[in-house]
Amino acid sequence: MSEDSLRAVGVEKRFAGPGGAEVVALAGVELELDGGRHVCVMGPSGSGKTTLLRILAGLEAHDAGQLFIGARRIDDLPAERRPTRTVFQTPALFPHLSVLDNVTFVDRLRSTTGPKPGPGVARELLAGLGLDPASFAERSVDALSGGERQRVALARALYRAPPWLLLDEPLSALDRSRRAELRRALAQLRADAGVGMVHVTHDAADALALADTLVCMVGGRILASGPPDLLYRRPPDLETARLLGELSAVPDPRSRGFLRPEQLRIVAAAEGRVAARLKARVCAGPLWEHTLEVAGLPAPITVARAAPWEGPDACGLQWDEDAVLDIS
Ligand SMILES: Nc1ncnc2c1ncn2[C@@H]1O[C@H](COP(=O)(O)OP(=O)(O)OP(=O)(O)O)[C@@H](O)[C@H]1O
Repeated sequence: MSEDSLRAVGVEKRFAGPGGAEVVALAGVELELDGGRHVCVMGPSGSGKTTLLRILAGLEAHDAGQLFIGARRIDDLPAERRPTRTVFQTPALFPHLSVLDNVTFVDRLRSTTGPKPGPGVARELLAGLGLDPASFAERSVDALSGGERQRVALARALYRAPPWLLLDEPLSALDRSRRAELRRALAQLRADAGVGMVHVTHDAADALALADTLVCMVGGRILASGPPDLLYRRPPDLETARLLGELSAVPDPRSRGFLRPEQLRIVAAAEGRVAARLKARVCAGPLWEHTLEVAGLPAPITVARAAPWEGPDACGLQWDEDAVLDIS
């Protein structure tokens, strides 16, 4: 473990729920993350992602457990003294200051020591996040769109970045193309700055594109963690597999296991391992989703391919045996 590693040991959190019932938001969370990593935390709604982030940030008290960065215990430090900085879904900027003054705000704090990187670095960060400093630096943040405000908040977090940034759905308010653009910028800036990020997201595409470590949470627990492509291709269980993408049962009543929709191939009827019938197809962004029926199977099968199937509706399905996920 590096000196900036982030560790959570047995972290628990309960809230008072409706009617006096107790809600277990975190049930013994154990985490060990190397410094400088982009860690995406995914999970269904209510699985405890935001609670975990708020506890790491010091914005919420935990009921039990310990938090460390390197060898240093941080859970007894107030939020402003933790080596973390948080970016929320809706950025909180200083309303009457310019973009540049927001980014460099930390330099104004008396408690901040050490060299000041200065406006040049702030301008580079803005440029890296797609905000041309020539037209944005002196603007008031009140005159920015939601997406632009979010970029300013990210630039501010990256300016004099502490060892860990805590990001709560920072891309969720952006439209699709801005999101993809900001995803790339964030990946580049993180690589340049070497700062660690714990990034809560609902979006499997964000998580698979950005994370070098993916943490899957369910019911206040860590269900699985590891490299995202490995968790996607070889998930340890069905819950993790479903969290990261769609699954089809192997379309053969005599077999068991699951396949990702893009691992199934629609072929001519004579070439299929099983016969199938095309029922519908829709364009779902970069891939076309096809719905097929297979005799003897209770549910339709989904197949994703780059181009729509133009052959006859009566067709066949093929797949490679080593792509089958044997999980339950
Ligand atoms: N302040 C609170 N008071 C009572 N219950 C809370 C409070 N904050 C969170 N909870 C409950 O704790 C559980 C975990 O909530 P949390 O917001 O951490 O989940 P999440 O995974 O971030 O969800 P989402 O993806 O919907 O934001 C939920 O059952 C939630 O209702």
